[in-house]
Amino acid sequence: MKIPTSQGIPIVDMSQHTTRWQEIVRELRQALQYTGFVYLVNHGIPEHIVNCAFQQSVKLFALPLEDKMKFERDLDDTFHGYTKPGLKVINPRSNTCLKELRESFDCNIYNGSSCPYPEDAGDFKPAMHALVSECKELAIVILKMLGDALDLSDQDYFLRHHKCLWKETVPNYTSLRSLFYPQITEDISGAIRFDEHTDYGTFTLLFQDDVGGLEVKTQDGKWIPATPIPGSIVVNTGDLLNSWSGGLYASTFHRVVVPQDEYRKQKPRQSIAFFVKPDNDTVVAPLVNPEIPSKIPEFQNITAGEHFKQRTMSTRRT
Ligand SMILES: O=C(O)CCC(=O)C(=O)O
Ligand SMILES: [Fe+2]
Repeated sequence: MKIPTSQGIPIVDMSQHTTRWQEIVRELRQALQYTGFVYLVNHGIPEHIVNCAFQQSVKLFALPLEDKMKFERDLDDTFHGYTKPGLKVINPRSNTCLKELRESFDCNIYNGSSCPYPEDAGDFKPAMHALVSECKELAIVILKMLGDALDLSDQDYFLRHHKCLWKETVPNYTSLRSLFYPQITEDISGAIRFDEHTDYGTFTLLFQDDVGGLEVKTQDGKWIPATPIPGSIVVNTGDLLNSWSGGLYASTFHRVVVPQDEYRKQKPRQSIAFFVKPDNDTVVAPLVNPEIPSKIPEFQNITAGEHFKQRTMSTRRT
């Protein structure tokens, strides 16, 4: 089976997924196994809902810094809120520190409506929540497919550990993050838009604009561009799904670099990421290949909620 690719990253067509189920399951399995990244096209999320979330995000990030800082991300409890640009991040692998040229707003979806949003940002909150509803529906389909692809005897195993996707009151750190990368106007040595990392959870749905800069590390250590494909969603598997699948699904390093050419340096970049995470009380243990050691042994036998907290704090910005 030959799947079309864009510079090595597979493209999977989700149209008529109920009738083409097995074909798509096979393609997703192959794609996530080798690259850990895949573009989904014809995924069913209406374009106007995605565009609206992008447009309302522009309004939010245009607010004065002091207004946004009133909604600074709560790193003790909800992990909801605003992160200012220019903070330093610690790369736990290399123990190096880089300045990240991005700002972001994380929307907690657990009892989501109760978390605070800036009133002056117009319709940012309803626009993000409309996208959350769409992402939840797509995530349910993908979780079923990933379970099928692993041939699990309990086909709903993954679904049962992501109840937050249909029940808002189940404690879970699944979130929708809007990212804004300002235009580059000064010397940026020692800085990057988003330093290399893997995502922590089950998988991520990523919407990006047409500026580009997202890069993915291949198994042989090369960085390849995840060039924007209009209307597509980039899906990548996270560390917990890597463990759950006994290492089958790759959890791939990715980063966002500053574009080389002046024209694109002058443009801000936007993206929106829906991070699907298991319900907080889930203990993730390999379902297949239990003999293969987990890539993240230090987080074995702890719950998904604790895993997320520890990972977020270990890269805490200074
Ligand atoms: O902005 C992007 O394209 C990537 C964002 C990302 O990797 C993340 O938020 O984890
Ligand atoms: Fe990421």
